[in-house]
Amino acid sequence: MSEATAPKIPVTVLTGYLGAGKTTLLNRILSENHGKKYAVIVNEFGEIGIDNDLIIGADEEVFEMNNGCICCTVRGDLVRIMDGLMKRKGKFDAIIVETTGLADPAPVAQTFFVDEDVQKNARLDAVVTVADAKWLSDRLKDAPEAKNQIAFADVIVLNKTDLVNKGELAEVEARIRGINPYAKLHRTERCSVALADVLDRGAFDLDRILDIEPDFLEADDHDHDHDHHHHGHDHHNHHDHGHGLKHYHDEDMQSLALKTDKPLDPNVFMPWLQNLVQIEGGKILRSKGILAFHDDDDRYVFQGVHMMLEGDHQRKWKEGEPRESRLIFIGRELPEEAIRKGFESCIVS
Ligand SMILES: Nc1nc2c(ncn2[C@@H]2O[C@H](COP(=O)(O)OP(=O)(O)OP(=O)(O)O)[C@@H](O)[C@H]2O)c(=O)[nH]1
Repeated sequence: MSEATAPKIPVTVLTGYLGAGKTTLLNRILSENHGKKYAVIVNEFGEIGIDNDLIIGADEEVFEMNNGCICCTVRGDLVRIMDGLMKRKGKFDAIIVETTGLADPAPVAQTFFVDEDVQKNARLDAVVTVADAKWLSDRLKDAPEAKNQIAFADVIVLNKTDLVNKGELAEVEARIRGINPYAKLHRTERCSVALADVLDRGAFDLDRILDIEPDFLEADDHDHDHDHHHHGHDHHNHHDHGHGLKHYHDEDMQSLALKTDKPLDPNVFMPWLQNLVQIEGGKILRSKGILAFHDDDDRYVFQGVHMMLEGDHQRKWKEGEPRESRLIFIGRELPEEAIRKGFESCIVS
């Protein structure tokens, strides 16, 4: 499925609930002395775009999508804008899509999985979510979009840390980890984060995912974090169902991590995974995994957004590297037992 063609333009999807600090982060990126040229696509909710006027920097070109709800129109709109941008390829080093605070990042991410023309020229680099340390906990209770944005994130910028005390910060961080234990998290004031921490992450890059994040899928480490470093935070509603399923009682978003050191049968695994995301894709927001197949010297890596999957053989397993298969699913009401049983049936006995 991989193509050896000209380098694709990296696309960063910037999300976060209303007022979290997306524009602040965008301005920071654009005004830093990076010597790069970014194209910015802004999605506006409603008729009049004002964000455009708030974005500084003369060198950048800003494209607005004004057609209302991103969930309904994003693919067509985004594809059209991307097509236009690609005709001027070479002019941009990277593209940043700033979504409205009310947007679900899934349709944006899916555009890069499904549209062939877009796929040819651009690659989804990472979903970066700005979270408001002061208000996120409240929004997680009443706004499904806020939760989706956290669940989807590869990088979380936990912003406005100046507005909360230490205990509150630990609490909101624990809630984030309850939804998404895998994203890289940075605590910031005014989104002050190094560019390298948000751009060119390769989070969706099948070839790079592990080289950048060697502890990708090591959910257990985060758990330790919670247990040992965040003294004083309230654990009463935190459940760890062992073996990687995590969620809060008042939150329906979960993540499930699976692991085995026994080889998988590709002829059983692939149809199982396809079938699983076909049937449960509405509930599964994100999936990714590194797989060790029976009789196969290459690592196989896959990425999924809802029911869309892409995967490829990546590189040879290294000498002495444990041939482990690791998968994660992030979503709502995950059928945990069925997934576990299905996964186990793919193991070569
Ligand atoms: N106290 C405090 N205020 C911040 C911080 N970061 C951003 N703000 C302020 O929060 C407000 C919202 O920031 P924006 O960057 O516009 O947020 P946004 O996510 O783009 O907002 P929408 O476009 O409405 O979704 C602005 O007034 C910022 O100046 C921070 O770390 N601390």
